[in-house]
Amino acid sequence: MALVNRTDPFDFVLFGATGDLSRRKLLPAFLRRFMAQEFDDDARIICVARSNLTTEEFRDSVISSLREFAPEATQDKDTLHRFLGLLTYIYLDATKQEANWDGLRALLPESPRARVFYLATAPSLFSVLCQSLAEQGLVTPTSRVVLEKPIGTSLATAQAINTGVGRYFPEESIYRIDHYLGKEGVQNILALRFANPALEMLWSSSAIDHVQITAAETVGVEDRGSYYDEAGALRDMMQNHLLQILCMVAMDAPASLRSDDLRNEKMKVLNALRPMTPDMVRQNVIRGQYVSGTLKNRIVPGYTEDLNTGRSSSTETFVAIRTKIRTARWGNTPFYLRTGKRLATKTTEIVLQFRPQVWPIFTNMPSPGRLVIRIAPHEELSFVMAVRDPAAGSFRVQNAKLDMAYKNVFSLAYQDSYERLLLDAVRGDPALFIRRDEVDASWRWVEPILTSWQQALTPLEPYPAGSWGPPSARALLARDGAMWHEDMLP
Ligand SMILES: NC(=O)C1=CN([C@@H]2O[C@H](COP(=O)(O)OP(=O)(O)OC[C@H]3O[C@@H](n4cnc5c(N)ncnc54)[C@H](OP(=O)(O)O)[C@@H]3O)[C@@H](O)[C@H]2O)C=CC1
Ligand SMILES: O=C1O[C@H](COP(=O)(O)O)[C@@H](O)[C@H](O)[C@H]1O
Repeated sequence: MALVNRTDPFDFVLFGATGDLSRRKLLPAFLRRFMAQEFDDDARIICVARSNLTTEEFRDSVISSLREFAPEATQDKDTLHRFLGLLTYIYLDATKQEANWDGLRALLPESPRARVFYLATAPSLFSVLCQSLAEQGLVTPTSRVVLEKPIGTSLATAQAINTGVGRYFPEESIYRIDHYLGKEGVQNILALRFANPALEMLWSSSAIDHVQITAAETVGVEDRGSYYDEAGALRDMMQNHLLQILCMVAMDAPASLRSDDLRNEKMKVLNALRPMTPDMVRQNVIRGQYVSGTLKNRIVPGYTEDLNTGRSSSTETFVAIRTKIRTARWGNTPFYLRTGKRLATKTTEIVLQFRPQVWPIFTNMPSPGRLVIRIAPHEELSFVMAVRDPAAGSFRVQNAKLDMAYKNVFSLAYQDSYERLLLDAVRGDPALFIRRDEVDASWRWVEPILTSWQQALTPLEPYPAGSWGPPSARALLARDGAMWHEDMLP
């Protein structure tokens, strides 16, 4: 029988408990971990939002969310019932002087138990909530605060949030979520690199021609248009998720898996990213916006129709970037990053393209091979290499793939990365959360791109929904004699 790593007793205070993120991700993640018996018997989840609901009314609404977003976990009525019993609801408007803090305090008696405040609310409430928690005497030595993204929309706004929260919580108690870090495929980068010395020996410019990191989505902006139109793909995905994956791929071996060792190595990568001057932005950054197109045999509307505001928008839904990392390991290897909505398929993957043979002795040379780390829609590792074609009359080589789909080898413990991250926060393990200097360094790198865009130095190129983005994204690689993975054979 699998050994269950149970938590200690905890109080989890979920602000924004009626919101989209809580309904779709957080409460389903909790239910799944509860089903796996990871909770201490004395665990409590206190759900907070503005709506005036009783605990019974809130639990009823949670049942329908769970049925929608974790249907498999709601089959066992007894477990569902016991899980709902852990939830208490309290309404409290964080912007109001007379908010019901006494009610919350009554639910949180003095205790050395782990206390987690999870802020699944708009970032504008982060500082004010932390201030109130501190003034109300609710921040204990065992308290931590979890901040949802986005941490700001620029370096200055990120710093304001971090300073605001930092007045009331020490840095080691601030857990900034990047849900990509909780994904199994992203975690496995560490094992792949640092438990396979043979692979690590190839992991540098001497063997690797270029690296591609893609996070492609088929969905549009859905019902998050008002947030997304202010953010765009650069802020929404690139500044956080893609840069974090880049760090995991490019960093040197940390001294240990302890949080600060990992974060120190990631910081070195962020600091080594070639800074973006306006000229570099013009030459190395592509921005696009989807227009109506065909996706999975269905005609779908363009971005402005999805927004439904009656006006046009200059927000990018696609961004591709060519960059370099100024280190001895990577100096000669371009990194191509791209992300977008309404692209041809849902895929998150990293491609390491190997260099070609220096002196080719075969008459035909296929691709020099590549390692593909697929993170979504399912975890898979594949190694494309050159092999002799046994059927050919002469000595011909061609590409063939070594494949390892996780589902054929392992049963995955987590369906969603929030399951891992929520319980890491409960257990007090910050390794998969972002440290403040990482946020600053990411914004510092991204900001010149935003500034150039404000000066209209980069055109916003339309791309049809269901495509792989604007044609110039392809040209960005063609310039270096490279191509995106979907264009490669086999
Ligand atoms: N939704 C998603 O997929 C993702 C969301 N995020 C981030 O998570 C956070 C929450 O997003 P999302 O769930 O979509 O937002 P929603 O707008 O759906 O929910 C906001 C929540 O905050 C509560 N709230 C709003 N104002 C107050 C207040 N003054 N006092 C107390 N509670 C308040 C709302 O309560 P009530 O409903 O009762 O008014 C609601 O529970 C944001 O920072 C977002 O950027 C990050 C990644 C993905
Ligand atoms: O953070 C975000 O991520 C999602 C994509 O997450 P995934 O786990 O489905 O790859 C994205 O849709 C959203 O816009 C963004 O805010």
